[in-house]
Parts: sequence; C-alpha cells; structure tokens
Amino acid sequence: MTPTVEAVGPDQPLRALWVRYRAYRGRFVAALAMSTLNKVADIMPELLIGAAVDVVVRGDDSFVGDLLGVESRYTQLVWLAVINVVVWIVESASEYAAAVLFRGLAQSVQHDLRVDAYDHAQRLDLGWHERRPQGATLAVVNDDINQLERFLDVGVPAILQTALNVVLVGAVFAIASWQLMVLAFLPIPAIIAGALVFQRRLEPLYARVREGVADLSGALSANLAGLATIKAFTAEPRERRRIAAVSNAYREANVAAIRSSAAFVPLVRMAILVGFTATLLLGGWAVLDGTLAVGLYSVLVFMTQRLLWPLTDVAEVLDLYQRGRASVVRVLRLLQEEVQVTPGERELAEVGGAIELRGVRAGYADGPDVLHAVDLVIPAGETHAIVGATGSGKSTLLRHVLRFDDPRHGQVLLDGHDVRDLDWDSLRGSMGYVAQDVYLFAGTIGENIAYGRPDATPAQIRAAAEAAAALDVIDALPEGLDTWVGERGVTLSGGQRQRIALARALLREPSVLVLDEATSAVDNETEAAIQRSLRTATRGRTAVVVAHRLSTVRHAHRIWVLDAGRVVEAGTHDELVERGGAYAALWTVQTGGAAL
Ligand SMILES: Nc1ncnc2c1ncn2[C@@H]1O[C@H](COP(=O)(O)OP(=O)(O)OP(=O)(O)O)[C@@H](O)[C@H]1O
Repeated sequence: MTPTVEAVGPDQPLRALWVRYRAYRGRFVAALAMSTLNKVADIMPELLIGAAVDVVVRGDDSFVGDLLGVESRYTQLVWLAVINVVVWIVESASEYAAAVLFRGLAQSVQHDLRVDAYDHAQRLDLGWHERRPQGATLAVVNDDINQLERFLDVGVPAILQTALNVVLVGAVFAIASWQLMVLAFLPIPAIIAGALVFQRRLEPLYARVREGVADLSGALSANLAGLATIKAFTAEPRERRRIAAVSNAYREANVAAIRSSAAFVPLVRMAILVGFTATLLLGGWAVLDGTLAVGLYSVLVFMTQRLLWPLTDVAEVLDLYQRGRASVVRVLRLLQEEVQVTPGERELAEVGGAIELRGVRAGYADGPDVLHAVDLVIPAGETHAIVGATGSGKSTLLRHVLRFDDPRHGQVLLDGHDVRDLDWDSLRGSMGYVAQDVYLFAGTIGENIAYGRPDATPAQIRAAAEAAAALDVIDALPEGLDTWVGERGVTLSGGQRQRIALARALLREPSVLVLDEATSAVDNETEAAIQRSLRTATRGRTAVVVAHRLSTVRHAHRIWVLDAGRVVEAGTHDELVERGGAYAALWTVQTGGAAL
C-alpha cells in the first residue's frame, strides 16, 4: 500500500517528499533516463581510446577490426572517429536534457513546497503565530526551502550521476576483469561506511545550523520592525551586539558542521588512493605477464580514475544532503502543525448578525482565564459597545466573535449557530473588522480599501471611503486612490490609516461590523465626522465596538462594561450614568466631572 502524505513524517524527510510529490515521478524517471544516457555516452570516449590503442598495437586482430569486419587499421580508426563524434553529440544533448529536467524538477518541488508551507502557515491559528517569532516562520518558508532547492538542484543529480557511474563503470570492469574490478571497487565500501558515520555526526550539527538561521531571522525581523524604538532609546550599539551574538551562534554552528563535514574529503581521497594504486600496479604487472591486453589496461586505468574521482564529490553532496534534510525536517514539522481552529461546514445563505456569548471562558495558551463566564447578547442590527479598563478583555472578546480563538468553555453564537459549526465564508465573510493595530498592505489606497471585495468599482470604493470620513484624506493626496502606501501604510498617519481600514471594512457591506478602537487615533472633529457616517453605515447592521473614549459609544443601543474579564454592568449610556457604577465613574473622569 502506498503510504499517505501524513504517514511519512519528518524522520524520513526525503521519502516524505517522494510521497508528497508523486505527481512528479514521471518527470523524475525521464530525467533519470536522460542522465543514464548521458553517463553511458560519458564513459564511451575512454572505451574508444582503449579501442584505438588496441587498433594501433594489435592491428588486424584488434577488437574493432573483428567487430566491424574491416581490415585496414586506417579505416578502423576512421570508424572510431565517427563513433566518437556521434557519442559526443549524444552526450551533449542528453546532458542538456538531463540538466533541464532535473533542475526544472527541483524548481517545481521547491515552488510547490513553499506555497504549501505558506498556505499551511496562513491557516494556522493566530495564537500559534503569536507564540513564536515571525522571523522563525519566515526562515522555514524562505531559507529552509532555498536550502532544499540547492540540494535538489545540485545534490540529487550529483548523487544519481555518481551511482550511475559506479554501476556502468562496474559493468565495464566486470566484463574486462573481475579481479581488477574487486581492486578498483575496494574503496567504495569504505566510502559508504564513512558517509554513514559522517551523516550521523552531521545530522545534529546541521539541525543546529537551521535553528541558528531561524533565530537570526527572528531577531533581524523583530529589530527591523522595532527600529523606531531602537533609535528612540539609542539602543543601536546594544542591538548590534545582540544581533552579533545571534549571528555568531549561527556562525559557530556552521563552523562546527563544516569542520566535521570537511574531514570526510581526505578520508575519501585516501580510500581512492588505495584503489587507484592497486589497479595501476597490479594491472601493469598483469600486462607484463601477458594476462591483460595493453588496450584493456589503459581503459581500466582511465576507468579507475573515472570511477573513483567523482567519489570525492560525495563529501560535498553529503553536506548538501544533510543541510537539505535538516531543512526539509523543519518544513515538514511546520506542515504537521495542527490547525486547532478549523472551520465548520454549515453555510448560512444570509446572515442576520445576531451575536451571543454564552458562558464564555477564555484565555491564551496555558495562561490564566482572561474572560470568565461572559454572557452577552447583541440582537441583529444593533450597535453595542464593549468598554472597560485596559486589559479587561475587550479585544479578547472580539477575537472570539471573529473566531480567531475558541473559548475554553461556553459558546459564541451567530444567528443562533455555534460559530464552530459555520464555514469561514458565513462567519468571517459576514464581518467587517478594524483591528487596533491597522495593517495596510503594500499597494495603492484603492487596493487596500477593496481588499475584502477586489471587484469593487471606483465609485463603490469612494462611497465606502466617504462613509469612513476618509474621502478628504484621499482627495488631499497627490494621486488620490492610486496613492501607494507602504507595507504598514507608513506614508499615512495613524488616524488616516484607521479611516482607510474602516472604509475597507464598510466596503464589504458586512452584516456585522467589529471595531476594535477603530477611532482611537483620530482627532475629535474627525471622530465626530466618523460617528455621523457610522450611524448611517451601521443602519441595518450589527456593530460591536470597543472604545476607550466613551463619547464614541454614547449612542450605542447597549454598553457592556468589562472588568477583569467579567461583565459588571450593561445598559444604555443614560442608564449606566444614572446607575452611578463603574461606567459612571469612567464617564465622570473622561468628561472632567461634567454631567450628562
Ligand atoms: N495574544 C495574546 N496572548 C497572550 N495573552 C494575551 C494576548 N492578548 C491579550 N492577552 C492578555 O489578555 C488580557 C486581556 O487583554 P485584551 O487585549 O483582551 O484587553 P483589552 O481590554 O482589549 O485591553 P486594551 O484596552 O488595552 O486593548 C491581558 O491580560 C493580556 O495580557
């Protein structure tokens, strides 16, 4: 039975690739066939030299003369020359075909694996990503796959060529003289045994090298993302030292691996020396004793060279193999990471937007509970606010509405369905989300607004921008909607970015708007404008709004007050102020003691 992709794990990395990419096996066999043809053509010139020597020394009795039935030595040599030309043409053509096929295959496999690894990474839970440095994931999807590419591109053809070489040259020896074959092949078991020993020694060393790459990549990307903080705290010298230390760990891991791997080359050479000297000496004596023809002797001496010298590359290939293997292990481990938050199967034809949390207890990883038995009901079409002190669990609550995480206990419901039963289109597809930390992709403002609805017309994009009070920002820019914004929207201010993100959420015409501090970075005047637009935009939609500035949510149908992960109050603004509890206290602080 063919093992499934899942059955072959990181302990057998190359077999796992072989199983995973079985679609490429046909191309692999074609490449192998071309490589074999190339190798056969490659050893022919030595045989032709032997035949030529044979013609010159033995004349009419020569092997070629007997084979072709030609007596003249001149004609025999002409025939050899013609065969030689044909062989060279075949060799060149097959070399080209083998290279194109193998290298193309290497590119296809690295491409597929990279896309698969990325796709899996983007499906993995947000929590999984938050627990490890971003750079480490990047190192797997980028560096590790590049390492595999190098092995597939250079290492695999080299291994196959060496193996073919041993088989074909071995066949020539076997036909010519089995005694000499034994001598010439003497070093091979030693080299294979050495390779196995070295492989075992190198494995942990290269695993450390790959870890070093991930650490370095993690540290570099974190530092580049935090450059403003580094500069503000004049921490450049300290950060330089820190990066240097991580880089040094990578260097030392590599040096340790190189030291071990390089020791293999002299070992191979010594083994080769034994085989070559034995053929040279014992073969020469056999010619002198008249038991071996001169032509055959010269062929065998060349052949020994042919057989043994490529084996010096074994060390290099072994190095590439170990590096590639260590990398594939990491990629496969990433691919085996389990997605915890998987979509359900239920499809909703239409989403009304009623949201309910029933006894939701939630937290992160192994940490303590952040939400404690939260019960909350938001009828469809209403705007509800979640307020509370910093760290009280507001964002965590929103994450559960979007199902970035699942609760430890209890249920989150959309239109009465547990969100775990819904497919992503029904759940997230019906929501428009503006995160606390707005992320804009590298592209134009128009593309960013249309991110959730790529087929939107410019008029629709402008309408969404207007609803988010972003139109004046856009029109003030030299190229309007076509203005390019950097990866993090660096060319825009925080407030401008928030308005673009709001437009992006509104353009989707979602049933549920989820706003996490969506207007925290705008001035009072802009906020008032956004409020006015939002009141129109949220008509007929559910909106869940987290806000620190209570004036933002004053008009909400209901305000839920969180304190240390518990709902402590709920009601309209007026009810809550009247009540004189936590909300009223916050309101008093924010309005400087002013009444309603
Ligand atoms: N990704 C995370 N991983 C681990 N713990 C988290 C994570 N996000 C939040 N927390 C923790 O959960 C608690 C609630 O955080 P949350 O962000 O939900 O609060 P918040 O009310 O939105 O705060 P703020 O008003 O400051 O945004 C905090 O103690 C915080 O440390």
